[in-house]
Amino acid sequence: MTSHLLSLLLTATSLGIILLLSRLLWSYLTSPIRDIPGPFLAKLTDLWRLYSHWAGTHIETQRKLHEKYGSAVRIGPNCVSISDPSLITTIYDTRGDFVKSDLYRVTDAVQDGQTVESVFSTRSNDFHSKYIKPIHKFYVMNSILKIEHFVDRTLESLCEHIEERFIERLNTGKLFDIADWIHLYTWDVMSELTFSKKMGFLETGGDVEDAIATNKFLMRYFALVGQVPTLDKWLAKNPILPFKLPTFSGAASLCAQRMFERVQNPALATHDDFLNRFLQAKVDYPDFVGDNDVVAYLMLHLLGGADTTAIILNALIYHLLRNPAAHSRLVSELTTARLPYPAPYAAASRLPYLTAVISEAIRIHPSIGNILERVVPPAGLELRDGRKIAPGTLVGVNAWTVARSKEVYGKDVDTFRPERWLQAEEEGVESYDSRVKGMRQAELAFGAGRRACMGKPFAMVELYKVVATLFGRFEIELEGPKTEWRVLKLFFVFPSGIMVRMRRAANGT
Ligand code: HEM
Repeated sequence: MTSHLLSLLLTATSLGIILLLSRLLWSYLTSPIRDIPGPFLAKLTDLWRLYSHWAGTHIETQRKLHEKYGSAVRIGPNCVSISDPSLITTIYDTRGDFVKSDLYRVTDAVQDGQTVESVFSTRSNDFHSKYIKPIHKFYVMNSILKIEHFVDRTLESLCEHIEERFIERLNTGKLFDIADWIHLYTWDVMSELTFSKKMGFLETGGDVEDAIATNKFLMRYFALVGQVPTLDKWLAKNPILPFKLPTFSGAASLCAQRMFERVQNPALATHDDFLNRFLQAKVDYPDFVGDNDVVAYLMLHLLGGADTTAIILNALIYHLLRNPAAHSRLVSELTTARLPYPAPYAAASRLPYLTAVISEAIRIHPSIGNILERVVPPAGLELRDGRKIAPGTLVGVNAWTVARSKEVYGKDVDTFRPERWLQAEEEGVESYDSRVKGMRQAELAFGAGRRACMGKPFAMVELYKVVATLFGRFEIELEGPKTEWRVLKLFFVFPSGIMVRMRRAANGT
């Protein structure tokens, strides 16, 4: 009896495997994108790219594949990675013809049994237009500059903590990982601007309420499960899963809790913070902005703004410290500028070398390491060489790939060289302008087109202020000239292990 059952089971399993393999082979042979080259396994199953994200090799793998196969590479049975910068404005156009793919569904939260989309995750242009309208005005530069003094407050606190813990008295010359402190700072800034309350990352000198650790987990989850989004239904969005994953819904609960506290006690707002602004959006647009939407706005703001800015800041610090010539050129520009500290954005953003350093950091180390996936619309996508990508195919560009385009940035794409953003001595104005225009057009670190980053003005304000303040006020040196950092490649590409010693600069006030 048992052996009969066993043989039945074996036959059923073998049949299942044969059916699965036949299905894979059939879709391989009949795929409308079968002429797009790529690794054999990638053409058969999305598990191939899931594995490369799991191993953290997706960025290098995609780069190497583009070197081998050209500007279009098949990285999944229905997914093509594009590295041609001239297609950025097509795939990420301002009309939103190429809608976001199901990858983004993974970041939807579930609140009271309901799926909550956000302006980041939605696949619908109508939803996006509708829900962005009530909040767009809060993210424009004029509005951000009105709250610059709150950034000052947290930046001042970062400097004080660094001085107390690593510079003054017994702590003089103490070695520390500046990446950790930048990370704590960006989380405190975002919590202060969002909830009028620093969550106390700098004060504690570590994570608070597991926010940073949870976001890292979410970025790993998003990077992996996003490659096979149906898995999300069986994992994070599975109500009967016997164990709890720290999901996007967990972050949503924290934001919901803060929102209800505020509704009960409006005096908790010490300034016109983002929670107040989002609650006002609910008053202004009562027909469609409800509590769940305020939570979605809050989540996006908090989860999208802290890690991303910390990543660029840390990449900038590391690369600058590894490049003594660029480092001393920046310090000398700051010394001459004699800015007050914390540095005001208006003055810092006028400094040409600082601007070049920031542009180069954004180029060499974009915060996001995945392709930004979109769905090819009914009209299809035509490549530069005339090949066509069929409607319904998932396509996308990885900011890391285009930022290393030799055609656009020159041969030394792997070198941190801020000078590439400045006019060379022998270069005429016209050719400089057209070179910079080309470099700007190939930038994808903040996304592009209709779904580009809304928080870019705020991120830029922070980048200018923090870099000018730290490098103007302190002397910073790496533990050793060849100190290597660590880089954790998830959906975000997190640097760590930037071991430095700091001193007050002779003229830093
Ligand atoms: C250096 C810092 C930052 C980087 C590199 C960055 C990058 C990005 C990218 C690449 C996207 C588009 C993603 C896609 O197409 O899939 C995006 C979207 C978004 N980001 Fe940022 N971001 C940064 C900072 C911020 C900040 C500080 C905020 C909030 C204050 C923010 C809010 C948003 C929002 C709301 C969206 C969704 C926009 C939409 O779909 O309409 N970001 N960001």
